[in-house]
Amino acid sequence: MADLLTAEAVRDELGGLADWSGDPAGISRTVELGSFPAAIAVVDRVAAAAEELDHHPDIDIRWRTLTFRCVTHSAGGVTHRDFALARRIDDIVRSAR
Ligand SMILES: C[C@H](O)[C@H](O)[C@H]1CNC2=NC(N)=NC(=O)C2=N1
Repeated sequence: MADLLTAEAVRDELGGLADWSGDPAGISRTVELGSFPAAIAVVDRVAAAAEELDHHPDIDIRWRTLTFRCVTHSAGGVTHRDFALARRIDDIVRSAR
């Protein structure tokens, strides 16, 4: 199982991800797309990436605004897997805009 990151390690990793914030309990990013279908298309692509990584974000959908939260449920906190998933989400969002 992946190891929990310390508060300091989470802070360090967040330093490299401009759009994400959080703490050892979870990291999150909110993004607004151009329309509801565009937002759902991003969710669909994130779903495919999550299956590939076998690691899944919590996703809040409000019209065209999405909030992604990454935490390793089985570990009870943030691990490197959450940062790998966050980077994939950033790639997908970047290519959708
Ligand atoms: C068996 C499988 O690896 C686990 O159920 C995975 C699936 N995706 C997961 N995603 C997240 N975010 N946390 C988990 O603990 C988790 N567990």
